[in-house]
Amino acid sequence: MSVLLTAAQMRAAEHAGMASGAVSGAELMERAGQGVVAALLKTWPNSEVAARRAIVLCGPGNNGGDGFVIARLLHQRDWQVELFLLGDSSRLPADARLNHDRWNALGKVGALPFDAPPRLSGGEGVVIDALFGTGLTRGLGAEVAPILARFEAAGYADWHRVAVDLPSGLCADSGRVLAAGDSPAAVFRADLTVSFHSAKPGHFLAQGPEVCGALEVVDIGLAAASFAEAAELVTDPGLPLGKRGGHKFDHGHALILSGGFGRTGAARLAARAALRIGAGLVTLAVPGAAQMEVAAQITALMMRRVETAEALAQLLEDRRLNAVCLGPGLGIERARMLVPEALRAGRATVLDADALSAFAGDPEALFTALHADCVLTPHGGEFARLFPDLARHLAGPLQSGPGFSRIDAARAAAARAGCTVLLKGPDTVIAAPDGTVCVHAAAYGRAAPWLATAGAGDVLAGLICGLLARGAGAYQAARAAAFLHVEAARCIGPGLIAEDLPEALPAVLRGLGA
Ligand SMILES: NC(=O)C1=CN([C@@H]2O[C@H](COP(=O)(O)OP(=O)(O)OC[C@H]3O[C@@H](n4cnc5c(N)ncnc54)[C@H](OP(=O)(O)O)[C@@H]3O)[C@@H](O)[C@H]2O)[C@@H](O)CC1
Ligand SMILES: Nc1ncnc2c1ncn2[C@@H]1O[C@H](COP(=O)(O)OP(=O)(O)O)[C@@H](O)[C@H]1O
Ligand SMILES: [K+]
Repeated sequence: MSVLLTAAQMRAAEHAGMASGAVSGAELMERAGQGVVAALLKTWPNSEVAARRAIVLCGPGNNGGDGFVIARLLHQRDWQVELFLLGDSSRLPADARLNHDRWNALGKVGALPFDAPPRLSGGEGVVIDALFGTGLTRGLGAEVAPILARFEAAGYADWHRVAVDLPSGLCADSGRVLAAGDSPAAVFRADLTVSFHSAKPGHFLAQGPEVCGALEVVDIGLAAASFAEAAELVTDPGLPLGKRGGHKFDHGHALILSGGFGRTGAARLAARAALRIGAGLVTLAVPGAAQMEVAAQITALMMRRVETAEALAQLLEDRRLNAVCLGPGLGIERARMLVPEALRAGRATVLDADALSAFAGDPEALFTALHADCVLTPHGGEFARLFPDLARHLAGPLQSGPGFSRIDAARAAAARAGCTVLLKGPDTVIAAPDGTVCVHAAAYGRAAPWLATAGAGDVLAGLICGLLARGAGAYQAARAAAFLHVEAARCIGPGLIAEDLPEALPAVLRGLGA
């Protein structure tokens, strides 16, 4: 299992490693520098031959210390290296100071900020950002921001840009770029970020993927420390998805509530996803006026007429209907009428879209009715309607680090709601009320920008409902669905529309050996 370590957790892992006597700070720094150089040469094998020139920007802490190691290792490979330090070398922490002195025996230490940008003779090269890493506590101010701006300018277009641990300016915990007063938030925009031991939440959340470029995590010989509160990075479905025989009723019966005439598409998408992910049976509950519309467009799906809360209660007397989904295309009025009844029935329940927005004025009424087998699947707007204080905390400029993150927001929301919350986005976060949390990022090698298309969220709600019907727990169903949703999108690629997602599931499941 991959975990994402916050700045504080990373410091604790480092201290534990050093306190055990297994490794010293200087050894960790040496391995960090070696890791960056190895990743750089792996990414741009030609640069070793063709360019062999680097500008290294070092900061006042241990991130700067890594920079001194990198400068020395590149120099030993006959690279032309220019190094610049922000701050006073006499105030560097011990390991960084040691590596400063080792570098100083080989080359010069220029001062930052510099008056004119350095110009190593001709052509392209590599800029190494070793200004700030996990110790960044505030936005890059007037002293530092212009240094980064120099390398955005013409003349460096052909240069490769490598960030050590994190691009300077990016908050390790939240993936947000820190602001300094009223100045525009400044950040180093990397082509490659090389981090150590474990990825940080900031590499995957918010602006992280956009400013990190590619991400490499290198081993620096720290033992795997276990932090109960650390977020998991989702890289697999986490559930057995195959069917091992049995009758269709052994695989559950999902009930998807549909909206009225002309608004049934969203529920049909969700229903088809629930069926494709393996629910034994799936029924659409439809108001009378929409019956003809739905009947004309379904085959394996079933349909029942549900006009009122009483009709829903009556239908749910059939205990075989073991998972319910409300929200996609449901309509606010119909949601207000049906959600309380569905929750009273106590089935595993997914609430999405209108089923969430219906409670915008009174989220407490929803929280009181929810139970532990529920999953809420808000996008950012729906999240703000139910949890306005948490959404406000996430929005707006971040003035000091470590910053409030989508992990913090989803975790607080799940505790308040008393059920699983899946906060949607390219950086989807899933949290359970006990604080268990995971991040499913459609980023780097798993980017799926084609998912930003109408109806994609309806399919996700249907996937979760189908997995609930099959007997998965709320958190596990949400986690697996987020993974499968992106796998399906990646299977189709550009041109994807929401209808394609359920149809891609057989290939995805086959690929997973289900
Ligand atoms: N953990 C590990 O296992 C390993 C860690 N390693 C490396 O150490 C890095 C962490 O080092 P770190 O803790 O010294 O913090 P770092 O990021 O260098 O910055 C702190 C300095 O910056 C300053 N400062 C902050 N914000 C500022 C601003 N906006 N503008 C100006 N100044 C600002 C801050 O000043 P202060 O806030 O105290 O005033 C302080 O002086 C980590 O990212 C990794 O690269 C590796 O060597 C291998 C093993
Ligand atoms: N750029 C993106 N990369 C990856 N996934 C995305 C992206 N944009 C949206 N998604 C995903 O697509 C789905 C969109 O859901 P939602 O916002 O409810 O849209 P709709 O209501 O149209 O279905 C969510 O699961 C979200 O995580
Ligand atoms: K950095």
